[in-house]
Amino acid sequence: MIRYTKGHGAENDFVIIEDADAAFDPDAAWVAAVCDRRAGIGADGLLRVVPTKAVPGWEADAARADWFMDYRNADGSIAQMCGNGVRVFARYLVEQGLQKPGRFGVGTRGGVKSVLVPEDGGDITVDMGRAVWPEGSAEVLVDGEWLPSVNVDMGNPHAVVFVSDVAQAGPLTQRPELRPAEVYPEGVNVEFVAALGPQRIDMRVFERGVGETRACGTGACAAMVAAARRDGAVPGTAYEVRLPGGVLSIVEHEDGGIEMTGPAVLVARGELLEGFPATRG
Ligand SMILES: N[C@@H](CCC[C@H](N)C(=O)O)C(=O)O
Repeated sequence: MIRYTKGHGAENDFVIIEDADAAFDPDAAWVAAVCDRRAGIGADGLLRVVPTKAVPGWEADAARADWFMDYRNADGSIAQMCGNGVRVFARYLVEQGLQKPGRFGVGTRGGVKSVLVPEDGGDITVDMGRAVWPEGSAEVLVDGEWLPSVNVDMGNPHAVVFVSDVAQAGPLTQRPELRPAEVYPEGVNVEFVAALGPQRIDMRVFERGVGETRACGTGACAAMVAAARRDGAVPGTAYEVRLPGGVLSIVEHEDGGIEMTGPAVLVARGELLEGFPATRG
């Protein structure tokens, strides 16, 4: 029997499955079935909680992080990092007594992330590392017009496009069109960003492997650093990133390190019935 917990960070939602024995390796179809909002639990992604020492290729990180966030997108694809997911993951570890509140490391495919979980259950801060600015330029089709995008790598790839109003992105029921496609051989998350005022930006996102989500933590960091460069902001300036599902506070320090603070909430626990996923009703 498989037990799960459901949680979200700014309404970017996840099914969490603890796998202390590292005995469970779901394939893409299984993950997609769990994340299906009609035939499954429903989520933007899955977080498998597994000891870092048991994850092939990441064993060395066990010295800095007891637990590894094995993140999967809703379509079953694997991504390097998930900023909202890592806060929800940290909340889970503390609520389950697997970590004490305070500062600790979480293993991810984007490297170990240091998280700070306050005792009082308040917002969680994550050291997201530095942004990388890949070579090459691209354009995104927005409301019939090709607009330049800024490429930012936060462990996973992002294309940030500035618009005057995030409504310009339209219904976002389909992946936005990008050119040239070769710039993103592994796909990309696309952020639509509009200035709201000094150090305040609005953002919508179309996530690789998911679709439009209510928030994206790595995307919010990419949007923040792109906006800060555009604004000529001095290092250490905090930005408020407003998303459909909530608000994230993000700061880029002098050394380039980015810190993100935001909510992480666990909402339900349950178990999948024997035989899930059923192929017929
Ligand atoms: N929602 C996440 C990002 C999840 C991964 C992304 N869809 C990708 O494929 O890179 C976040 O909060 O950062």
